[in-house]
Amino acid sequence: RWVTPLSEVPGAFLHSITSIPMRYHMLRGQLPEFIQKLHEKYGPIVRISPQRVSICDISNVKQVLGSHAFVKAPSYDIPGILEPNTFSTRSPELSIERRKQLGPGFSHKHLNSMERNILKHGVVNLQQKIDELFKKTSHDTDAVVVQYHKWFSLIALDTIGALGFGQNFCALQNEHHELIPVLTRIRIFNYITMTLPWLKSLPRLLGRRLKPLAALMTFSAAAIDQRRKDNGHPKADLLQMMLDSGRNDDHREPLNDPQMVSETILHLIAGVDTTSVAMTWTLSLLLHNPHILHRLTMDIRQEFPTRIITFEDCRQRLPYLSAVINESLRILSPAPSILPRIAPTGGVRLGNYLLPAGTWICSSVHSVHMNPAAFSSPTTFNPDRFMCQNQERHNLIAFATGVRACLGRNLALVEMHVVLANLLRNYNLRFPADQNTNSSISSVSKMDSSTTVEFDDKLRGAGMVPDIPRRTWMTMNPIKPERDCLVLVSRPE
Ligand code: HEM
Repeated sequence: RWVTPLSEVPGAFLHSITSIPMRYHMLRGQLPEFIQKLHEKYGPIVRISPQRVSICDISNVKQVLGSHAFVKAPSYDIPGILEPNTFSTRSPELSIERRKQLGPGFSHKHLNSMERNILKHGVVNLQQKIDELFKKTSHDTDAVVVQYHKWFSLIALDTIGALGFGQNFCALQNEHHELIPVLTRIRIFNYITMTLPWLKSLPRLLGRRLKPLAALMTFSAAAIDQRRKDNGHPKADLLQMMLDSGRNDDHREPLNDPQMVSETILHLIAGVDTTSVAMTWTLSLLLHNPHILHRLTMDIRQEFPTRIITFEDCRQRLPYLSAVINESLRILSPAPSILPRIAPTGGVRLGNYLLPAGTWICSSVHSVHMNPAAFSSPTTFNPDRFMCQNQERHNLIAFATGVRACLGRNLALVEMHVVLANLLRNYNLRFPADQNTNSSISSVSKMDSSTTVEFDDKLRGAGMVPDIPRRTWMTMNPIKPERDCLVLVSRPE
């Protein structure tokens, strides 16, 4: 408590002698909120456990995340049955190599060739599904209620199924897929053992953790084998890109089978939950702020009255959609992680404090986004902040930043843009009349967004964040989506 240079860092006495409060809040799924309260009380650098500090000053965060000198913390280690992958590796050399091998697959150029698949699963199939529901309803009700959190998860799974495994998972069509419970179990076990690492030494628990992972490995190995057999018909997807890596380029090593298995599993774990929950929060924010939903819907319908909207369309002609998505990623970040990195040999000076070698330096995504020095009026949902060329847009770290920033960022953004643009263009969306949300919805929120309404000028541009109960276990999910994530879908007149 007293002899380490860390004793200079502000924070509660209790947190300097034990990590129990931090782990308790991690298990409750409230770590980002817990850390944010500490930053509000103690400032931009705060001690959160004997070994850990959290930072929320954007220049400090960019310094730490910007270089391989600060390696990932041991909490990223994955079970030995799986090869280290792009996300889990703590080795700078392996990270650089893997990003060279896989990075081109996530480039805009490669994503263009994969967009047909994204449009099929996120737009065409969704439209078919909603139209099927319309057919089943009686004629006097021209609207259907959809649990959008579930549907977005199914769409994200189908998309990764197509791009990462070359398969049609039909998850949206069947409203289920065998991988869903497997992925949930892996996510929860990973999170629990990350929070309480000593549990890893309990053989029974380890066995239960490894079983779903082993199932996923078999599934993934089978997909790779199948693609080799289909070799005559190479496809433009992530799986093919992995199989081709290093074939024609002397600067890149080819990936072996265990490495490919680990990377495909990573695509599922890193790509499904994050993207789907990002779409969930964006739609929740829109439904709770009908003046913003109205402005965005009108914008989309005026620009694209008929044909399917592609990502290039969005990039060129729908800047407000991008602003809404960015603001949603800021205010309700899907992965509000703490991105722990280790202070290098010799330590590092951040602000007024010298952090000795070995200190866990955590960059809190949520606290950076709530820092008034990085974003003005940070608790207000205000997409307009991303409509102008100011510094704020460079402070968004929902996909992290620096040398280990999210590799799938472009894919996630393409998916979010095309799904939301086409959904809002094709349908009117609003709260179901009888929805029993626990949120503080004002009468304004319940207005029908499909009609032209004169909005209070004070409300124009800015809005509020729905008070939907949520929990962060790796990703931030609504606790009761069956109650809080319902939308009434109808066809425009
Ligand atoms: C809205 C969706 C997404 C969000 C908010 C998100 C967020 C993040 C964040 C915050 C990190 C840094 C984590 C850390 O250092 O602890 C990360 C890393 C990563 N993400 Fe994403 N992600 C998203 C979608 C995806 C998708 C679709 C994929 C791939 C299919 C993906 C693949 C990765 C990989 C491979 C890394 C590790 C990069 C490295 O360490 O070099 N992500 N993501």
